[in-house]
Amino acid sequence: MTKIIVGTRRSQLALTQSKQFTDSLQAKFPDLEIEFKEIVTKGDQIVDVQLSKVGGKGLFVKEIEQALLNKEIDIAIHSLKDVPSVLPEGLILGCIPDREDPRDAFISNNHVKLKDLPEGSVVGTSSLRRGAQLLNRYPHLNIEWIRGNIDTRLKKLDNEAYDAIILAAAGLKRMGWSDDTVTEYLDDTDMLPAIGQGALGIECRADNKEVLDILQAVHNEDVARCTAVEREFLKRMDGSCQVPIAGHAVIDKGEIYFRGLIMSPDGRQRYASEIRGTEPETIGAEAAREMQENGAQEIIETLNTEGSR
Ligand SMILES: NCc1[nH]cc(CCC(=O)O)c1CC(=O)O
Repeated sequence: MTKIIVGTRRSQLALTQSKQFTDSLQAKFPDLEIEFKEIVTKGDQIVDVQLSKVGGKGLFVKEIEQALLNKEIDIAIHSLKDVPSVLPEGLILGCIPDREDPRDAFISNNHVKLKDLPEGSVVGTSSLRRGAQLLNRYPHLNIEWIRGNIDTRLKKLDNEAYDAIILAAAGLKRMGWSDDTVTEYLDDTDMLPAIGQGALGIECRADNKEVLDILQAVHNEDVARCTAVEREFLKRMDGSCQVPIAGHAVIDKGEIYFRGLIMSPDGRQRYASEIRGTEPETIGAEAAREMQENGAQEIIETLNTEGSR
């Protein structure tokens, strides 16, 4: 194989992380020619609506997957958290590279910590998951929806439309913006991350042996196992975008340790699960089963019917 065509979104973050990934590939294969193809997705076009209201999974990936199926590109580089838990027939995640920081980053005016925000402070977030977890622990805060690329959101904070915002640490770190910006990083007990947050998913055609061989050189099996647990949990919970769902797996003492969370959007109902094990699919499925037994399914069913109205 002499040349590989790479599909990516054209946001600043997508281009930056794609370049960082292909640089790591180029380091292993100095003679490989790498060509980029930028693809605009539906999620990039709709910028004024809360994403969970737009509905449909894979808003940031569908057009790129179509380009893979059409053989216009050889690999697609996605933020794993944007990739639905079920892939189209014929496509697979050929490689999961090293994971960036999976945590959420809290950024406030005057660097006030989250726990010190006064009553009525306005926190901007784009995600039901962050909103629900905030309201559960800090019911005195006001959540307002914010959208746009990272720099747009940071500007909205500067303009003081919000007292604080929460963004994925990974995006800020990849852009090199984290040091002078972040007030504090929220750990798993403060704010459990989104499924796949901080990881990239490199998607390709399942039968493209040449590409799969190349991708092996930059694959991280530990990250692949952890994100497989998270994605199995997501799949089993049948999380539509209407459901606040979180999950994070780490390797701990040679085992996988997973925490999952399902909440109502107002943060009042909260179902959590913690599981250890060695087999990713089993852990994800077990966490989902435990939560369903405890009643989490009720939240999902309510939200799914409301969502279709
Ligand atoms: N929701 C959009 C999105 N998809 C991926 C990232 C960057 C972080 C990552 O790669 O997990 C972001 C931005 C954010 O949530 O702040």
